[in-house]
Amino acid sequence: MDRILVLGSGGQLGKTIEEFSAEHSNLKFIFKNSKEIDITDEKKIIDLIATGNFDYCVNCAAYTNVEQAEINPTPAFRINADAVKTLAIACRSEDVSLIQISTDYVFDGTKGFPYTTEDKTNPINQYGKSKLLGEENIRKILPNHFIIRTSWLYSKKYGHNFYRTILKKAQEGAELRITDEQIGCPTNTETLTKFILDEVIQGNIKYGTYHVTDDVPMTWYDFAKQILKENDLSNRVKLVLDRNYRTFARRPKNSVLS
Ligand SMILES: NC(=O)C1=CN([C@@H]2O[C@H](COP(=O)(O)OP(=O)(O)OC[C@H]3O[C@@H](n4cnc5c(N)ncnc54)[C@H](OP(=O)(O)O)[C@@H]3O)[C@@H](O)[C@H]2O)C=CC1
Ligand SMILES: Cc1cn([C@H]2C[C@H](O)[C@@H](COP(=O)(O)OP(=O)(O)O[C@H]3O[C@@H](C)C(=O)[C@@H](O)[C@H]3O)O2)c(=O)[nH]c1=O
Repeated sequence: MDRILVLGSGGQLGKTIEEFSAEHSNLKFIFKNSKEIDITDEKKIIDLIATGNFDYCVNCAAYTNVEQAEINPTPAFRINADAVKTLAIACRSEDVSLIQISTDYVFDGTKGFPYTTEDKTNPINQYGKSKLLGEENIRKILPNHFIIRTSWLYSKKYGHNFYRTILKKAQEGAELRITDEQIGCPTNTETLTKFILDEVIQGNIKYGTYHVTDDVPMTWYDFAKQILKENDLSNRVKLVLDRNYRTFARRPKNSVLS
């Protein structure tokens, strides 16, 4: 029975994997949230991987606050790049396959049409830079890896994400001011979870880099409109297109992945 370690299991993706793991009685899952294992604790990571007899490690742990990373990049680099390097070293020693999640924000968004896994990366914010360094660390150290880039990840049930933020604001009756300055593909954590559990861990695909999204490009404004519609709130909430929505971090204009 394959043993699968899931790190960062308290986040939206980790919780979705935990929910779906119940459908896979042929696999043994070991979930560790940030309180149980801090992935920047080198010794604990090395000990855990050395003693766990794992076949796969799914790293859902990450620093995901794009705005805060721009103000202070240090924790983002520690978690998204340095800790990932340690994880790759530990996985190499124990012959564990590492499944790392990465992001559309490794691209600069200027290509104008969907990015393939062959395209040149060029992140324009600190979060994207830290995630790209994480990818590069893995490629240098550990051949047995799956790097899965996704975009605009959301869960309707768990965690902090655009879907839940917009829904909460709408339910509170707030006016929504949303930008249409970026295009990307919102991706439900359930889609990514199914790819990880049904394709990667079932051994259907080779090691390498993959792009996984829900494949419907839109702006954040379109996405907000869709969220309101799905929740029967379109007629009750004022949705305003805001081309001057201010953020610290630059974001890629068009980061659609193919
Ligand atoms: N959210 C998105 O839109 C996208 C996310 N991704 C990537 O997908 C992956 C999953 O992201 P998602 O589930 O959305 O992220 P979340 O922010 O929902 O979850 C990340 C989890 O990582 C944990 N974590 C943070 N620092 C550490 C640490 N030092 N040690 C252990 N755990 C830690 C957090 O715990 P705590 O809350 O306690 O800090 C949190 O539970 C990440 O790699 C992310 O970069 C890719 C594209 C889009
Ligand atoms: C909440 C809000 C955001 N926005 C804008 C800000 C920004 O340009 C865009 C999205 O805002 P957010 O802060 O929710 O999303 P952001 O942090 O940019 O989301 C990113 O997260 C990381 C982790 C990823 O890897 C990316 O794929 C992507 O999902 O919408 C509005 O225009 N109005 C609003 O009310």
